[in-house]
Parts: sequence; C-alpha cells; structure tokens
Amino acid sequence: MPARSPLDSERDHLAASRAALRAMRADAEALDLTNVTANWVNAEVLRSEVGLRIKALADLAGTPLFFGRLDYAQAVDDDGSGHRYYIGRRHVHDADGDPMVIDWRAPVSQPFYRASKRDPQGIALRRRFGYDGGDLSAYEDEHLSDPAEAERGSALLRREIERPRVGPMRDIVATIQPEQDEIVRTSLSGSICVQGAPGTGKTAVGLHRVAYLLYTHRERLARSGTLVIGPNRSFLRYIEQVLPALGEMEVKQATVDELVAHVEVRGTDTARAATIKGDARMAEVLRRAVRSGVRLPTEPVVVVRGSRHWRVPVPELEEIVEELRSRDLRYGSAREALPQRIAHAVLVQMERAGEAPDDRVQNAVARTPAVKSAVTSCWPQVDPAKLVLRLLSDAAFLAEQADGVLDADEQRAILWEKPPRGVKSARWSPADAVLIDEVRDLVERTGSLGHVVLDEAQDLSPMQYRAVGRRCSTGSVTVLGDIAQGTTPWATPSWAAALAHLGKPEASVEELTQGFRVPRTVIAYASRLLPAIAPELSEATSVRDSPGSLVVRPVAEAGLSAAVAAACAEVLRNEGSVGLIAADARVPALAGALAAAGLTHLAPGTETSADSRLTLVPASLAKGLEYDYVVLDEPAAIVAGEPDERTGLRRLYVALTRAVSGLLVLHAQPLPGPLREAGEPAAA
Ligand SMILES: Nc1ncnc2c1ncn2[C@@H]1O[C@H](COP(=O)(O)OP(=O)(O)OP(=O)(O)O)[C@@H](O)[C@H]1O
Repeated sequence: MPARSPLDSERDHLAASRAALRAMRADAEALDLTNVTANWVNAEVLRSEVGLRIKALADLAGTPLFFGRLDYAQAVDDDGSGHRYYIGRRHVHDADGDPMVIDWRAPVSQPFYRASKRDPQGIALRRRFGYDGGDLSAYEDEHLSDPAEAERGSALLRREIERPRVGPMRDIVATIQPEQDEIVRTSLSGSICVQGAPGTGKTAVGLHRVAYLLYTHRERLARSGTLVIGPNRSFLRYIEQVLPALGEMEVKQATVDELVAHVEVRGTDTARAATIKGDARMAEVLRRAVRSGVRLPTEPVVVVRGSRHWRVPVPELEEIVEELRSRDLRYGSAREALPQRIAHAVLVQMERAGEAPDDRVQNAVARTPAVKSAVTSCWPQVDPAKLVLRLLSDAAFLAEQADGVLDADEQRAILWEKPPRGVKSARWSPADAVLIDEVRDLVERTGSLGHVVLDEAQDLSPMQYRAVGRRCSTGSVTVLGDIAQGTTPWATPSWAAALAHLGKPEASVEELTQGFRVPRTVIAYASRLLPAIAPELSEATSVRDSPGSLVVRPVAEAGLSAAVAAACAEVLRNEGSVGLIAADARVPALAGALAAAGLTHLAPGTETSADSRLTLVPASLAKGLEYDYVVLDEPAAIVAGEPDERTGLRRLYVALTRAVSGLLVLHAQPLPGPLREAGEPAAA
C-alpha cells in the first residue's frame, strides 16, 4: 500500500470533522422540547434558539469547515494535550467533547492571523489549506520558528484575492491580514474609526469585528443588540450574507434613513437647506424649541381632598418648575416628575397639619385634575414631528429659537415655501426626519445598542452622526470610511469632527493602506484625482500581483451608448461580474442601448450569478460595491451630475475604484482635468 501523504491525513481529519458536525446537528435536532418548560413564551424562545443553532451547524457545501492549522511548539493545556488546532468558521467537537475544529475567533486561533517569523507567538507550524469547491486540494506551510526558512508571500492568499467575484460579498476569514485582525479583535469597550482607501477591506473588517464581538460577548450583546449601518439597501443586500456565513444570524442591518423613519419621507431639500438642517447647530435650535413651551405658573394649585383644600402658592410652583428646568433631564422625564413634585408639596402641608399620608396619597394627588391642568399649562406635551413642522413653517418661531445660532439667511433657507397643513401631508425630507429624531431624543432617551458598525461613514451630516451616536451611547462603535469618497455636500472634513458628533471623541483612528480589490494600474489612474479631492491622503497600494487592465477609449458623441453596450458585450467574454457604471442621468439611455444590443442587466444589489453577470449601476449607488470588470461611461457626465466639482471628482473616484480585474473607460466628452495625461489635449 502506498504511504499516505500529509494531504490524505488532512482529508481524513476533514471527513471526521464533517461527521462530527453532522452528529452535533443531529443532537440539536433530536432535542425534545415538549416538556422542558410549561411557559409558552419560554418554549417559543427556546425553540427559536435551537432552530438557530441547527441552522448555524449546517455543513455548507463549498464552505470549507477549516482553513488552517496551528501547531504550537509546546502543549497549551496542562494535560499536555491540544498543541495542534484546526482553525475554522465554527467550533466542532467529537463525541467526547474534544475539539476537532476551533472557532477562528477563539484566543488560541489568534496566532493564525498575527504570528510572524519575527514574533512566532509560540507557533512551530502554520498551515493554510486550499480548496476546490468543497475538496481539500492543497496546503502551504510556514515554520515560524525555523530561522533557515525564508519568508515568502502566500500563494493561497493571492488565489483568494484573485478569485472572480460573482455573487454576494464573501467572508475573508481564511485570509484576514495582521493589521486587519488588530481592528477585528479590538475590545468591545473600545470605539474605533478606520480610514482606508477603496478596497482596503473596511467593510470586511467591520463585519468580521461584529462576528468576533458576538463570539466574545455573546450574552451581553444578545441583550443589548448589534447593528450594521450602510449607505443604502443595495449595499446592505450585497453584504447581508457575510455574517450568516460566519454563523451569525441575528445582526440587524439598516440605513441611517431607516433608523430615523418616524415620518414618511417624500420630499427633498436643496443642498444648502440640507446642509444647514444637518449642521450640529440645529441641535441647539431644537433644544431651545423643545423647552420653549415651558411656562411659569400664574395661578396656585388647589387640591380638594374630602372637606379640605390644599393650596400650593405660585412662588412655590415657580421654584419647582425652575428647578426642573435647570436640571439636565429629558423633557419627558421632567414632565413626569412635575406632578409628583407638586403632590409632594401638598403632602408636606398635610404632614404639617398632623396627617400621615403615604405614597398612595401622593400618587392620588398627582393625578387630580388641578395638578394635571397645572402640568399641561406649565410643561406641555411635545409632539416631535409637530414641533419640527412648526419650526420649519413659522418664521417668527424659528427666529426666536435660532436667535444667535443661525443667521437670517440660513433661517430663510430652511423655511418651507408653502407650509404644509399637517404632519401627514408634509413632504418631509431625509434631513427633516433626522431633526424629528433629535427632538424625540430630547423628549425621551433613545435606547442604546451594545455595538454599532457604521460603514461609509464619511457621508453623514453632523446631525446624522448624532442620531447614530445616541444609538450606541452606552455601547461602542466601529466607524469605517474614506474621506476621499465623501460625496455629500456635508461630508465630514475630518474623523475627529465626525467622532465628536458621534459622542465618541476618545475613539482611536486606524488606517488601512493595503488594497485588496483594485489592480495596480487602475488604482494609480484613480489616484490622479486625490490631490483635488483629498490632498492629505496618500495613494492606496495594491497587494495584488496582477497589474490589471486599464483601457481608456474615446468615441464619437453620437455612438457613445451603443459603443458602451458593445464594450459590455466585449468584457462579458471574461469570467466574473461586470458593472456598467454611469452618471444617474445616463442610466435610462444605457438601459435602452443594452436592450438593443440584446444584453440583459441587473440592478445593483441584485445578486449576480453565472448566467446573469451584468449590472447597470447609477454612480450614486456604486459606493461599497465591486465587480470583476467595470465599464465606465462618460466620466465628465459623472462629474457634472454633482453640485460642485470636488464632489463630482469624488463620485468619479468611487466609480473608478470598483474594478477587481479591469477597467474600461469610454468617453465622448473630454476627460476631467486630473485624468488627462500631461500634454494630452482637452478634447477627445
Ligand atoms: N484579508 C483579505 N483577504 C482576502 N480578501 C480581502 C481581504 N481584505 C479585503 N478583501 C477583499 O477586498 C475587497 C474589498 O474589501 P471591502 O469592500 O471590505 O473594502 P472597503 O475598504 O470597504 O472598500 P470601499 O472603500 O470601496 O467601500 C472585497 O472583495 C474583500 O473581500
């Protein structure tokens, strides 16, 4: 019999681990929950938990159960066992409970990502596995404590990065890089902000961080909750399968607009109005507006109980209201405290008169019509949407609240031209919804989650940062973004400013510089825009060996759309996904041209598949997405689609950095200045 190769033994371990996983799943399925608890609610909760566990234990075809092995130089456990660990997506144990595969998030797995020749962290051997489909087909060894072995790049990592990108975003758990791992494993108490050029793995790192935190603080985060915030639904659909693939089914996802959707948004603002409404100074205007209804009492409160009248005189009532006003309480909490304070004043009088009233009497007094009516006139209820509606339609009211905060011109810019009749008929804009959310929080504290990941964070307004910040006020946040990709008029000028608005000024700012997506020639081309859009940032690198292909093709104006469709047909001959990115206004014409050329296409966020690989992407939705090949239509139109040149060039930078293997630019108009070669004519 021929000697068994190391690969054969590894395959044996894979087969045994899969059998163990099947047994674990069968155990979970066989659990009899009929008589575990008499309580119907508890039984349902238990059933759903077991259901989730069964799902998490599925042996996903094509997803390798383990991708690495660590041999510690010395035994880790006291009993001398456990110096070899297989690292995978989830923990698998055999019938005796001994580990067959260790979760990548466990502390013993950490050296798989961090150990190096310089710092072997007790590791003698690190082995990476390569798979073809579900079959273990290769391995790669590093003897970290062997000084004679030369350090070399990983072919398996290169293969992973070069793999065609059809389908939704994948996890990167087998190839997380050391600088990424440091961010992933930052402690739950620490808020962090990651600045990174396009394709440096910010989104991937943020998602893996959530998975890590859930593993490390499962119970705490199950109670408080976690949330991933992305720029739009198509982006969220693109990333939504990463966490389930890592066994995490329960992380919520939302856009900022969805977080604050207390009213129906049907309107839009001018860039100027939206910028003012998104300015942090609005928080002060709203704070004043909320409290503007508080009035000092003008009449005493007289409470009748039986034959007796108890009278709280005006000066005493004034004192109570003033005291509540001076305290840093939510408006609603103060409003709840007021009747109790007035009732307490009555109780003191009763005691002085020799009565012995208890808490029940105080509650009864607080509920009397006299006290209630005093509260209504001194501390009226605030309806957040109605208050914002009044602020944006009543010039005198706005002037009063914004005095010394917004100048007259700014006030005019945010006032509605035609005030709506009511909250329902108002054409609320996204910025208005954020104002309403701020007022809601001034009235009643917004609940905080345990951890929030905020992706594409550069685009938020200060008021939006505040809305996110209050949703993690007692938890922590991972902020991900790229200043150079800020395309809103209010995009943040710096991370320090953004973190201050989020209420996390102490968060550390890390930078990722290694690009995993964009090939070298393409990133160099896109980086020509950097001096104009973010001069303080340096050009991203590319860890990819392939230089990639870059073609810039001038075409005649009349034939542009047809030429673009033909270019799509041309690149579709390659393997992988194709994104046709164009100015939003060009999308209908291009859809027509694609149809005329007999090419079907998808909308962004729809999953690409082997049969359907072409997506038509309006430039405004390109952020965060990636395609193997990108056909870019008319750069000048993308720039012209934005209110100012810098925003236009930033939008173009986003569009230019979506390609994994190749970029084909077609233009009839002259290219925007920074993209022209020195000495190149402006006209095509
Ligand atoms: N360590 C890694 N191993 C393999 N692939 C990686 C790694 N890090 C990132 N990638 C891949 O690189 C691509 C870009 O990653 P990601 O989308 O997270 O970047 P980003 O910084 O969020 O980009 P953008 O700024 O464009 O939003 C993805 O396909 C991701 O899977």
